[in-house]
Amino acid sequence: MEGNPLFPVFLKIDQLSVLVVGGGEIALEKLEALIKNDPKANVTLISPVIDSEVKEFTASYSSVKILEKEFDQIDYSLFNIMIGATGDRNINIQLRDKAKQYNLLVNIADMPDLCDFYLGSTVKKGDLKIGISTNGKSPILARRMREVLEDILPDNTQSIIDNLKSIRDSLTGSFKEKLKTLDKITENLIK
Ligand SMILES: C[C@@]1(CC(=O)O)c2cc3[nH]c(cc4nc(cc5[nH]c(cc(n2)[C@H]1CCC(=O)O)[C@@](C)(CC(=O)O)[C@@H]5CCC(=O)O)C(CC(=O)O)=C4CCC(=O)O)c(CCC(=O)O)c3CC(=O)O
Ligand SMILES: NC(=O)C1=CN([C@@H]2O[C@H](COP(=O)(O)OP(=O)(O)OC[C@H]3O[C@@H](n4cnc5c(N)ncnc54)[C@H](O)[C@@H]3O)[C@@H](O)[C@H]2O)C=CC1
Repeated sequence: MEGNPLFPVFLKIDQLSVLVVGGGEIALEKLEALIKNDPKANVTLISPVIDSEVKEFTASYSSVKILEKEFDQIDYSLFNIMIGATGDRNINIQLRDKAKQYNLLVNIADMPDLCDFYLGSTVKKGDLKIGISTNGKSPILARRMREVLEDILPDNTQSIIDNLKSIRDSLTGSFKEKLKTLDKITENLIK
């Protein structure tokens, strides 16, 4: 197949359990990405050494737990998703094996060959969220695309969504009839 075969989804990470392994700069970046999307993200971070920046950041989020332990001193059946950020290929391979053993989806920072999924760049304006992926080929392009989209999306995006939601809630009739009305209303919305 031509192009990017990755299947995009938007996860409810307050209802899922995410394990972050590692306590350095990259672990902090991944943690920030999770929390930026959902301050109630259900995250456990494990590492024998945890940077003070990580501790300070996590202190304000009650749904984030930190454990000063080795990666193998925890029950993996408690988690749905794992993000590895140890920087050690040997440990990362063991992490991937653990993830497979316990059926967790796994992302290992900067090691695409060990990942089940990649993190993307995300643009957020209120309830609108756009995920960007380059199929792992150029993260910097994903970042640049995010910057462009952040600039061009109108500031009133949320009020447009709110209006459309109240119209949607007020519609009656069949699925087809509702779709026809919404199609008509939004025909010239983005031009
Ligand atoms: C495969 C993937 C796996 C994953 O980590 O999930 C991956 C892998 C790697 N990234 C590397 C480097 C950089 N990554 C960034 C930035 C981001 N990287 C992200 C995702 C992904 N990175 C996944 C694919 C996403 C896709 O499909 O496009 C973003 C989108 C999301 C996020 O990380 O949260 C975030 C932008 C967020 C934003 O700002 O919007 C920058 C730029 C910067 O930091 O400003 C650089 C330096 C410039 C460059 O190299 O391009 C390296 C080489 C490391 C080395 O050389 O040591 C690898 C390893 C390799 O490619 O082999
Ligand atoms: N720092 C950066 O800006 C960038 C880093 N990278 C790569 O990302 C990886 C991670 O980078 P950093 O976070 O900066 O490294 P780091 O060395 O600060 O963090 C690694 C973390 O893994 C933890 N760790 C080690 N053994 C462990 C174990 N057995 N169980 C649990 N945790 C364990 C350590 O305690 C430490 O907190 C490295 O491969 C690095 O080359 C890639 C691009 C940029």
